[in-house]
Amino acid sequence: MCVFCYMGSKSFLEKVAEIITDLKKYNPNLIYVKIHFYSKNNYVYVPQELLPLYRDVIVPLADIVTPNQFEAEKLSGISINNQDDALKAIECLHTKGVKVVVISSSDIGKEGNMLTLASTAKNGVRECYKIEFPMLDGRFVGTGDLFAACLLGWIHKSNSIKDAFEKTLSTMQSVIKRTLEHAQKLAGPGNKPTPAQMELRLVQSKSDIENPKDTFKAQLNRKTLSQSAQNQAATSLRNQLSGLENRHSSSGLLLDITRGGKRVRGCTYAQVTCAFILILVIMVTSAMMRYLERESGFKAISTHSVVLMHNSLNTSRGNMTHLSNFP
Ligand SMILES: Nc1ncnc2c1ncn2[C@@H]1O[C@H](COP(=O)(O)OP(=O)(O)O)[C@@H](O)[C@H]1O
Ligand SMILES: Cc1ncc(COP(=O)(O)O)c(CN)c1O
Repeated sequence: MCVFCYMGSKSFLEKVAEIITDLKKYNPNLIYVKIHFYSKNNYVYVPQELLPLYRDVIVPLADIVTPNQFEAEKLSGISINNQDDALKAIECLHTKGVKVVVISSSDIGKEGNMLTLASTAKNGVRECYKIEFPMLDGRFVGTGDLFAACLLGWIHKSNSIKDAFEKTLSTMQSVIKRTLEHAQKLAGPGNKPTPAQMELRLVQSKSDIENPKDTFKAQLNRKTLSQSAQNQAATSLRNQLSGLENRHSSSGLLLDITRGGKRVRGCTYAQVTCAFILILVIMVTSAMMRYLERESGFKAISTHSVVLMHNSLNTSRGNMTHLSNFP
């Protein structure tokens, strides 16, 4: 597993992309998680010019991404004002090849609430859950990191996005409530806690991290995608299909049979065309035989066999026939 936070330099980012690509080659099971990298509360951490690199190179390499609303907007180019928009943004990130997309926080729930969404994409099927909860009054630092760490840990343990999502939210809220209560105690009545007083009470929350309470139930998001998002999804499917065609034409293959991701057999267009022509010739010839037999009273017999098919098409044998004159 490899977790990657934000980086502010182009050359660092390019190196990370190179390393992740290499690591995935050696270990295809490597899970690479892209977490906070860009911004919080509309504040941009990294230079704007790095956005295309994050969006087009780093994110497509990720298995899991956990952007907040602002980052999801930046990465997808979709402004998120409601759940439909959020689904479109999520779809856009899935289209980039990300398997798990979690929007860690958004303001599209009910007034005063935070809404989080977790979506998986498996074999073209989307499963999206949401959890809504009251937003507490305070600015917390490191919540995005804690969120990603808990989520990854639980996905690894339970392999269920719903379960991992619920447990993560439960831990987050316990930690945040404990932090806020402690900060308010330190600040004194009527005073606003300082950032230092708001430091997350992680050590004190050990048991809530290890054994999250069963407080949150994720709801399956039954809202269907809007027409435009469906069109977007259809376009992405078309892109995937055209990618497939390109792959075939680039390898010159019409049919790939793969085992464990490796091609074990393939047929070229030429081979398949030859096979069809030969089958056609055999059918026409045998029809002619029968016709001539009927019309002339001659008998057609088979004299020898020849190899018909190209060996890479599972060598098979067929009979060649010719006409003999029987009295
Ligand atoms: N003000 C808040 N009130 C309640 N929960 C919060 C608050 N801020 C953060 N959280 C919790 O932290 C999680 C991650 O927060 P988020 O704001 O998305 O992090 P970041 O912006 O650092 O990436 C949220 O899912 C939520 O559970
Ligand atoms: C330098 C720096 N500052 C602050 C943060 C905290 O970010 P957040 O509150 O969004 O988790 C991070 C998160 N990786 C960071 O790398």
